[in-house]
Amino acid sequence: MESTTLKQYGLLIDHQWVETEEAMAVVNKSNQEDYAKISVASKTHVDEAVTSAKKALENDWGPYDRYKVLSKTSALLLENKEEIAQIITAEVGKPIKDARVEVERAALTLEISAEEAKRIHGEGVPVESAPGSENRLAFTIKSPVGVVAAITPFNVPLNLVCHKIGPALAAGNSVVLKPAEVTPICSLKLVELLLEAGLPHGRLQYVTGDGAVIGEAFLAHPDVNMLTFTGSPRVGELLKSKAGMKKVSLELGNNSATVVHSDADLEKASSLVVQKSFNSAGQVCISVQRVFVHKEVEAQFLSLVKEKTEQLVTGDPFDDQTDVGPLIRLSEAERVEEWINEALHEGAELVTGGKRDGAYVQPTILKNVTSSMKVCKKEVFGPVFSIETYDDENEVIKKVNDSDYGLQAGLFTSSLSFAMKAAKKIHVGGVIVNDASMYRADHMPYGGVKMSGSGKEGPKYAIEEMMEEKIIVFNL
Ligand SMILES: NC(=O)c1ccc[n+]([C@@H]2O[C@H](COP(=O)([O-])OP(=O)(O)OC[C@H]3O[C@@H](n4cnc5c(N)ncnc54)[C@H](O)[C@@H]3O)[C@@H](O)[C@H]2O)c1
Ligand SMILES: O=C[C@H](O)CS(=O)(=O)O
Repeated sequence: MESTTLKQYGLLIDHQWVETEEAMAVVNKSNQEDYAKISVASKTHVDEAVTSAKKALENDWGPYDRYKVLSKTSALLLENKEEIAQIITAEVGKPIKDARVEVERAALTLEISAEEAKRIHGEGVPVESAPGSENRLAFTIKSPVGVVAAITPFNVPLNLVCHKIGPALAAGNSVVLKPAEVTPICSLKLVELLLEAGLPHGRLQYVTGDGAVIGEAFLAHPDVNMLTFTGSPRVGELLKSKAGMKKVSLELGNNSATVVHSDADLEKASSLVVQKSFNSAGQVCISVQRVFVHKEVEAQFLSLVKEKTEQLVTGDPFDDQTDVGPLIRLSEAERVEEWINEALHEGAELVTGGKRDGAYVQPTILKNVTSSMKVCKKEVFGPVFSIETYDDENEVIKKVNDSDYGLQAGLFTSSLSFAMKAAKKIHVGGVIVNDASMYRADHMPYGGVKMSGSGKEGPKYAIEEMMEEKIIVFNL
C-alpha cells in the first residue's frame, strides 16, 4: 500500500492525539507489506507527556473509580476481541488462534488489576511491644510511586502492556507507555478503550518511536519515578545502568530448561514440550529451549517429539489451522538459521526441521548438543529446542543451573521427592512441575533472577512494586 495512503496513528500527550511529521511504518508480518504508520516522539514530546502525567496525580482518583475503569476496559477488550486479535496477528505474525487467546488473557489481566485496586492496604504495626513504646500506635499506608514509564516488547504486545498499565493504574499512578515500535497498534487500541472507559485526563500517555531516544528521555526526566521494562537482557542491563535512583523493574530473557525424568509421563511431556517450544515460533521468554532427558527414556522421547513436531502446521498466521507463523523480522530468522547451522557444524545432530523460508523457520529439534553452543547458551527466541541426556538427579540440576538466565524451568517426574529437591535447587523465578517451562497464570508472581531480570509481575505483585509504604506512629 502506498505510504501516502497508510493511516498514521498519533501520540497521546495530555489527552490529545498528536501526529508527528516523522513517521515509522508498521509491517504486516504475514506478507511483509506496510499496513500502518506510527508517529515518532521526540524528547520534547516525552517531556510534555511526563509533565501531563505528573499533573494528573494532583486530581484524586480513588480505588473504586480505578476498579471501574479497568473493569470496563477489560469488558471492552472482549467486545473487540476479533478486531484486536487480527491486529496482533498482522503486526506480530502470531497465529490467529494464539492472538485470540492473548486478547482473552489481556482482559483477564485488567480484571485482576481492577480487583486488586480494591485490596490495597497497609498494616498495623505493634510498636507498643517495644519497651518504652507502650503508649504508641503505629500503622502503614501505601501511596503510588507517581509517574511510571513503561517499555514493552514485540512478542506479547497486548497482554504484557496490560501487565504494566493495569497494576500501575490500579495503584493510583500515572503511566507513560512506549510499546515496541514493530507491534504498537494493538496497544494503541487498548489506550482508546481505556479512554472510552473513562480514564481521567493525563493518567495515561502513549508515545511511539525510537526506543533509545524515548528510553533516554524517560531516564533523564526527574519526574519519572519508576521505569518498568520488559525486553532483552541487553537493553534491560543498559537501562538499569543509567537509571540512577529511579525504581526499576526488569522482565528479561531466558533459555528455558525443561527436564524429562526417567519416570515421566512421556506422552504428556512430549506433547507439552512441542506445544510450548514452538508456540509463537518460539518467540516467548519462557518457551522450551533446553530439554534434558534421562538417558533411559531418550529414544522413546525423541521418537514422540519428532512425530508431534512434524505434525505442526507452519504457514499463514491468519489461517486458523496454523501453529507456527513467521518470526518478527527476516534478520531474526536468518540469525536462528545461522545458529542451527553453527550447532550442526560443531557436532549437533538434526532430529527434524532446520530449514528457513524467508522469515519462516521450520520447527527444529537438535540433539547431541553441548552447553557451549549458542542454541543452548544464548536465548534463541526462535522455533528451536535442543536435547541433552543425563544420568542422575544432581547432574541434571547442575545442567539446568548452568545458565546466565533464571526465569522459569519445567520438570516432568512422578517422584515427589525429586520434584521438591529440584524445585528448591534450580535457580530460577519459577519451577513448573509436570509441565514445560512455558506456563503462566496471569495472577501468579512472575519474574526471574540473574540475567532474566529483577522484580515480579502479576497484578498483586506489580502493584506492590509500584507503591511506596509509609509508617505512621502516634505518641498517644
Ligand atoms: N521476562 C518477560 O516477561 C519477557 C516477556 C516478553 C519478552 N521478553 C524478552 O524480550 C525480548 C524480546 O523482545 P524485544 O525484541 O522487543 O526486546 P528489545 O529489548 O529489543 O525491545 C524491547 C523494548 O525496548 C525498546 N528499546 C530498544 N532499545 C532500547 C533502548 N536503548 N532504550 C530503551 N528502550 C529500548 C524497544 O523499542 C521495545 O519497546 C526477549 O529477550 C524476551 O525474552 C521477556
Ligand atoms: O514472552 C514472555 C511472556 O512473559 C510469556 S506470557 O505471554 O506472559 O505467558
